[in-house]
Amino acid sequence: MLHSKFSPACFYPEYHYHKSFTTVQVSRHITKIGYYCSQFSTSSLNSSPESPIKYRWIDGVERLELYEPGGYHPVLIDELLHNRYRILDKLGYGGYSTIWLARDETLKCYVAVKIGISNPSDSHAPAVSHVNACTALPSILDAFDIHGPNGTHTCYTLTPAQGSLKEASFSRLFPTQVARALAAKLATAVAFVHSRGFVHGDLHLRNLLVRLPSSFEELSIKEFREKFGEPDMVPIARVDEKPLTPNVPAQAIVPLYLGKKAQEFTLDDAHGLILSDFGEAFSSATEQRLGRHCKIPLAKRAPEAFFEPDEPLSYPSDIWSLGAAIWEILGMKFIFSESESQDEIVAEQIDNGAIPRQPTDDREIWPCLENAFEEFVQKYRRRREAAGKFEEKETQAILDLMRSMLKFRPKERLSIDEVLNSEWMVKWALPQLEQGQHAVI
Ligand SMILES: Nc1ncnc2c1ncn2[C@@H]1O[C@H](COP(=O)(O)OP(=O)(O)OP(=O)(O)O)[C@@H](O)[C@H]1O
Repeated sequence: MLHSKFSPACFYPEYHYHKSFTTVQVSRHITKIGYYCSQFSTSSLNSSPESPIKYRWIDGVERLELYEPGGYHPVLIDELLHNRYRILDKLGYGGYSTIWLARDETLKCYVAVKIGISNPSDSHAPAVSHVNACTALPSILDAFDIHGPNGTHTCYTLTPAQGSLKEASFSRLFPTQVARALAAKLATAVAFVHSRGFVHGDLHLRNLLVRLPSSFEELSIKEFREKFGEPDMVPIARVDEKPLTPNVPAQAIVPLYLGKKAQEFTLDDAHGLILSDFGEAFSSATEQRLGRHCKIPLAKRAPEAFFEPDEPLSYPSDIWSLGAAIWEILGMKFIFSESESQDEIVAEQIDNGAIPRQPTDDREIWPCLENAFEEFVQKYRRRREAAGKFEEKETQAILDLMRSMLKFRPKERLSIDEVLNSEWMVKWALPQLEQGQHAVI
């Protein structure tokens, strides 16, 4: 059964738009990017022995089988939620929620509404803790419940963001300065979370959002429609061709990406990074999260999550994910191949040096860290001159940091303070983040 992790975020800090963002790209490239929904199986939520209803496949939208009791709420464009939030378009979805752009008719501003699956039996919610402001964490503006054919859904409103770094970086590279600043901003956000006693537990590029420019807020609804178009709707049909039940909407909506492409990112965008989705976060001191409960996609999981499934996870697993996320920010490609089996992923971790063992069989060998950086990061950067590449000294510092973050044994990994004090952070990444600081409010 699916455990809902949709629950109040652990953090309620404030954050603000920054001033100097210029262009906003209009693109629905979600179908090419392909959201992963690896947390849930292809089966429905219902424990009913009857086979679940199947729908015709629609590229780039949430799993339609989850429109059933316990699952997603069928949302209509133009629907008014909580007597206040007018739905304009869809921004995204995850295994536990759909996220919508709405107009707050009371405050006359745009909001993102996160509508959770309805799963009343949920007992997996993380502890809620109030912590101080950090500019890189999302703020929850409002919370309410809605009732529908699939049950009661908890909803939160958040400041809408451009989209995730994953969407921005699809087949593209961040300029080196931006990549450094993004890595530094992310590390400071993780340091903040760890300093408050929390493990994020779900660190990857899809959970890294970027603030929208203040100019977005100035758009009237008419201007918004002119700029971004009407929602991209695709009729839903059942495989058995029977009529739809009220549990599922008549139309699926392909999410709208409000953001820029990676190569268009500026240092100001890097300052606008938001570490989002605290649904898996837990307090390391008071809660136990075992390796087997890790929801991060297999290829991105720290090795202890599958080698020691009965041991509690802690800060080091965030450090592993942070190392992998920084690598992906620098090179656009995840450090390990993403669609392999667990054995193949472990083999890659061995080959690149995370696990200290020499391969003995005749299987294909994954390159060591140096070669992987050359092959998967620098080569592409050289091909796209505008993106810039990393010089030798910096490359060495990056690789040293990666090696110390991607240590096989969790205890041997750097702490987040050590990450922030590493040579690469101190000499290259943090100074780059500071450059552009003046432009952010
Ligand atoms: N405030 C926001 N503004 C714009 N888009 C957002 C916002 N929050 C979330 N999204 C989009 O929705 C996607 C899913 O959001 P989120 O990860 O919070 O959902 P979830 O159900 O908790 O997902 P998961 O299954 O990944 O844990 C994000 O990757 C992003 O593209």
